[in-house]
Amino acid sequence: MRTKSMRKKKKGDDACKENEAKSSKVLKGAERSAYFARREAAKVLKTVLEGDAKRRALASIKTLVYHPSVRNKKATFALICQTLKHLPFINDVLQAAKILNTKWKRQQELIYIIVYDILFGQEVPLVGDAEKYLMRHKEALHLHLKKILLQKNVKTVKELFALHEVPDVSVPRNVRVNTLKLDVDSALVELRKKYSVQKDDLLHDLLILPPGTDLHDHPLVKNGSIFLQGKASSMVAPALSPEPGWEVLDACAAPGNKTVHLAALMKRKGRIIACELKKERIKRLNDTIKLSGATNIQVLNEDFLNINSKDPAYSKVKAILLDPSCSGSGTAASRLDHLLPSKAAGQNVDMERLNKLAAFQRKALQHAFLFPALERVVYSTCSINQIENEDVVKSVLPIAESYGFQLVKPFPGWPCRGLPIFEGSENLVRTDPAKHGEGFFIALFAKKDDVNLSARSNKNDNRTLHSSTRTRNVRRKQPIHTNMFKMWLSGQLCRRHRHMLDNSCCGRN
Ligand SMILES: C[S@@+](CC[C@H](N)C(=O)[O-])C[C@H]1O[C@@H](n2cnc3c(N)ncnc32)[C@H](O)[C@@H]1O
Repeated sequence: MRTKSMRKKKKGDDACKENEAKSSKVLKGAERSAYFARREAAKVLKTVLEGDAKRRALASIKTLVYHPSVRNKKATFALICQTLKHLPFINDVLQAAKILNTKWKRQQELIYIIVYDILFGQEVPLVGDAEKYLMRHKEALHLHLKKILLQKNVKTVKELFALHEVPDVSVPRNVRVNTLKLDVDSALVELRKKYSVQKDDLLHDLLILPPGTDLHDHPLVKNGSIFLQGKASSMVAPALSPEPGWEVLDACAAPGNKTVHLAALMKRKGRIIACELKKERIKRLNDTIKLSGATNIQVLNEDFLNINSKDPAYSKVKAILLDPSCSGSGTAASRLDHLLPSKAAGQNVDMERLNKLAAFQRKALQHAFLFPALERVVYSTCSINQIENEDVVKSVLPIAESYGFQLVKPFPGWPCRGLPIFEGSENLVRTDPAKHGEGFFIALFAKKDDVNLSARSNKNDNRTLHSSTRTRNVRRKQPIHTNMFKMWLSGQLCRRHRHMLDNSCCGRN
């Protein structure tokens, strides 16, 4: 049964919507698109802020904005990013000005967007109830912003931002050509009609476009001929290099970018089992597979840890790609997480969560070695935390060795390698978020007698792999997180280990 206050609220909301609808009818051209862009942005912002408040984001800002239902993607994206960037000041101003009653507080995301425009963005025309209301308080809003700047001892908001440096994520846009549908040269010709495009020098199927190139609506993306996949993420399947004809298990597969990359590298030959725990992510996995045109992928909605390695169904699995759930700290900047209120407030790393993730990652990696026909395993994360990367590999290494595996070195010419916490960590691959856009980690284990792998290493090609030396423990270190990383490298490395990183992009000053 509805209470009186609920009925009153509904009546108020309906009246509000009615007025908004009336206003929208009389709008024209630019006014109209700005009016709708603000409402579209407010809707996405609501999802972003609710997810952040619960620390359970449904998707990144980019993913939400690039959803097919959002019409004006570019304007919406810009408006959300700018509003989030200015949100602490917008909140301070609104609190100080005390102009929001319950009715307006119910539409707070729209209010944030309009206040952003009034204080920092474009001129707001007097259309829409919310716009009209806030424009009536324009002077008060500006006055309170001035007061806040004075309190912080700066003259402009720009000066204030300079005090809180935001990471620069303007790295090139990479696309991976899905060679199941299109060859790399044809993709190059097609994309060059509109953009400046280069081939990547490490990955044969990767193309490089200028930072900020928006390809979400490009026909080649829509028909699955190219995938919007960063370089670091595109290095994982080639690190495993499954042979065409093999049986491969992708242990934590959704949304399936690496699964379909494996399928392309295997040239439609062999079988891929794509295992995914979460039922709600299976549809996305199936969609990716369908879009890629791969026909040899079997989807399995299962907990990887529950897969019985002795089951005859898995007796021919030769390679496992293990890309488990992780903190995602390496992709936080590209996902624009630094704009979220919880991150902007500089809240501490959640060690309990990290420990839980690391425990699962260790268990999953150990489980991988139980498959009887296994020859190679790749373990990868999009985290930059030592606890999820080197620490996991180091703790599982004795077990891997007992099954006849060793760490090998994918992409020998790649300069950025693992943190030197054990001998052999130079075989690990890291990517640097500042340089490569994303911070990934890759470890490749292979059977000591992996003939194909040794044969390739002799070719001395950057794309090949070569065996490592025996590993042994060197030094126990505390987990290392983003900002501590550089400090740790410059301050604490003993000379010998510094030498190991001399040519490393991660080791540069
Ligand atoms: C980092 S994502 C994988 C990304 C994927 N490799 C790609 O490139 O598109 C990790 C996935 O593992 C799934 N997952 C987590 N625990 C799992 C488990 N025990 N068994 C299988 N899948 C699991 C998560 O639901 C999530 O979809």
